Amino acid sequence: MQEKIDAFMEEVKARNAHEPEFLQAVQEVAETVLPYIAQHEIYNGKNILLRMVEPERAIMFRVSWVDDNGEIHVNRGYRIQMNSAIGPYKGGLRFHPSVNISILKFLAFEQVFKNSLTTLPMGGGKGGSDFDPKGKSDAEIMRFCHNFMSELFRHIGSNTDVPAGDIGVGAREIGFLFGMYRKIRNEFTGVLTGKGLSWGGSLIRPEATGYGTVYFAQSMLETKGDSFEGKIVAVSGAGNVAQYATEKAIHLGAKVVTLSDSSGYIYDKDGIDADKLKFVMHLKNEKRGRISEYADKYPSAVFHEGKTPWHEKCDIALPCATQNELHGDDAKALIDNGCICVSEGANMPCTPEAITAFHEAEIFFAPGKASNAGGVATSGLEMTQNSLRYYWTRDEVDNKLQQIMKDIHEKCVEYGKEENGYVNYVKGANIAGFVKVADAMLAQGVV
Ligand SMILES: NC(=O)C1=CN([C@@H]2O[C@H](COP(=O)(O)OP(=O)(O)OC[C@H]3O[C@@H](n4cnc5c(N)ncnc54)[C@H](OP(=O)(O)O)[C@@H]3O)[C@@H](O)[C@H]2O)C=CC1
Ligand SMILES: O=C(O)CCC(=O)C(=O)O
Repeated sequence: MQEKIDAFMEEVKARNAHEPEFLQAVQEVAETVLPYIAQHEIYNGKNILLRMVEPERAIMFRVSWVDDNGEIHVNRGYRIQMNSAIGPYKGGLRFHPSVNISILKFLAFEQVFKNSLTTLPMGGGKGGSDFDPKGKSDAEIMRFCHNFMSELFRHIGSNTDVPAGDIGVGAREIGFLFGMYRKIRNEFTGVLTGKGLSWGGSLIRPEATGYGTVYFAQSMLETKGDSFEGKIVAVSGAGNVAQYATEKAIHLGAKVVTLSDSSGYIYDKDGIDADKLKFVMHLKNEKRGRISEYADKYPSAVFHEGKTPWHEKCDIALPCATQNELHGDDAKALIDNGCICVSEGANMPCTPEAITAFHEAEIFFAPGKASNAGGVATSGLEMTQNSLRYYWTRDEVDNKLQQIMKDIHEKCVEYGKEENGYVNYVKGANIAGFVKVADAMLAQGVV
């Protein structure tokens, strides 16, 4: 089997040289899905995975915009439309200087499996720009978003491709993007998710990715009769996902001791309570400041510059910042310090070496395509409400989210349980996500 996997990866590498993140994501899927294909006659000999690693469409465009001093800037915009076999392309937009084809293709590829796992009819896509929102005024952000949408609008639509937020794209950016789409198209549709509540948004969408990551961890812990109650939790990031993962972990009785951003992390020995979290939300979502300011305000906290939180003692780790932020040595430190559960809030935050270490230690490990699927699932619920021209209550959406996360957990157990009873959630998520998309592709023929 290993020879087949190596040959497959050689072919993918030849076509996608210089795309390390994309190759990393494909390798993980190939290792778990190709053996499954070999054992199942209906998928054999159809080159399904080879078809799935090729985007149906990749769009790249110029975004020119003018800053507050009248200077003209040029950025690159992208949309990767990866797979639409089970529904319109769906996935976020990322604005960050590191954005390139490799990063967006890995995100779009993972999105295909994630969206399939949600049980909702959504294909996979991802997009964004190398634009850096840090330090920009609201007016500059607006001009950039408007110019970005002045090209993207011709490639998306509520039945074609429905973007949402990701790193650097939150409620403010979605508002500006939606405004320009509505004006150019002269139509009010659910073409983006993560919208404001008064113009088509869904309750719980802002909370959904972070809450879902914790719900998934809760399901894993429940298999051993355990829970969040009294646990020490390390969270990375301080953005949308990290904030609401922290909020839900606190609700469930845990003590969250860390948060981070790209400049370092804070450790609060007394834990981050609801009031301190409110401070973080204001700091990050409105003031757009740095996490180090938390340690200036709260004497119980220390700021560690340029470091990640994984060498602190914790029971549960929730990486919620970005890809490849938790390495093999971090995983070993977590395991040595007694960590029993890692649930990815970010996309691919753990390196392959870290994942191998978690599997060897047989601790709970949930890959982002399963554990952070609550965000896109609730986007799917926002699309449903838009189609119905109706709004569900907070409890209605939260109950649906909780049920979806439980169902994803069950699917991962179904396909990921090893002979000794240990659940390999990576294998489970990859195979369960693959089966639904592959069946649709087979039914639709070679297109
Ligand atoms: N928003 C959503 O609904 C979903 C998000 N995700 C994933 O969750 C992760 C976080 O997204 P989200 O919270 O929305 O984004 P935000 O922009 O709200 O927050 C991102 C956080 O991660 C930090 N970060 C970003 N890049 C780096 C880096 N290179 N090194 C260290 N820290 C970094 C940021 O710090 P700084 O401000 O210093 O850059 C910030 O604290 C991403 O991997 C995203 O793909 C997954 C599913 C859905
Ligand atoms: O809500 C969405 O459509 C996108 C969420 C997303 O980008 C992700 O799941 O990584």
